[in-house]
Amino acid sequence: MSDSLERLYHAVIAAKDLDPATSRTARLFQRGPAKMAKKLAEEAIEVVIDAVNGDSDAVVRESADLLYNLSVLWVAAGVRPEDVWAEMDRRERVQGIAEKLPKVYADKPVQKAVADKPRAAAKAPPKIAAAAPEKVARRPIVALQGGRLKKRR
Ligand SMILES: N=c1c2ncn([C@@H]3O[C@H](COP(=O)(O)OP(=O)(O)OP(=O)(O)O)[C@@H](O)[C@H]3O)c2ncn1[C@@H]1O[C@H](COP(=O)(O)O)[C@@H](O)[C@H]1O
Repeated sequence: MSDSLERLYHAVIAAKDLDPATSRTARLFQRGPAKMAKKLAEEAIEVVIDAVNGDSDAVVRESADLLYNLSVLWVAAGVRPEDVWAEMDRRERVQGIAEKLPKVYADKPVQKAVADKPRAAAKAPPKIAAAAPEKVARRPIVALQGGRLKKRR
């Protein structure tokens, strides 16, 4: 999936300066971040509606539109796909550690497992080493160029 999304991301970069009369992407960049955000939100709602209606074919189509509009917004916001993959990998590593709770308690409701856990045998959960601050330097928040997002009337 990430390959397709990365190809789309680069296609959006290639299209953003084309003629808005023939390129939807160029038209979105011409109309600015508020329009991009509105389209992304619209597509998200269309995915939700089709999912609630059980129309999985429509969910597929609208999901592709959603990912396209998300790619447009990423480009406008200066976000790269690899930044998002890195964040997802980081979460997987952290949650992965969190999921490695002692198996012996895995099949019991949490309250019972805690009550049954012999105090002495309780092993402190693995500490998630806090990575050195420079390693987790957050990317600066990049505001979308252009004016503030306007509420839909
Ligand atoms: N992947 C897409 C892509 N997905 C969806 N869309 C457009 O996004 C629209 C989303 O559906 P909507 O019904 O919400 O849009 P609409 O109602 O027609 O438009 P509005 O009237 O709401 O503005 C679709 O109609 C498509 O025109 C896309 N437009 C372009 N791409 C790719 O983006 C790249 C650049 O293409 P151009 O923008 O055409 O230069 C190419 O690789 C394209 O394949």
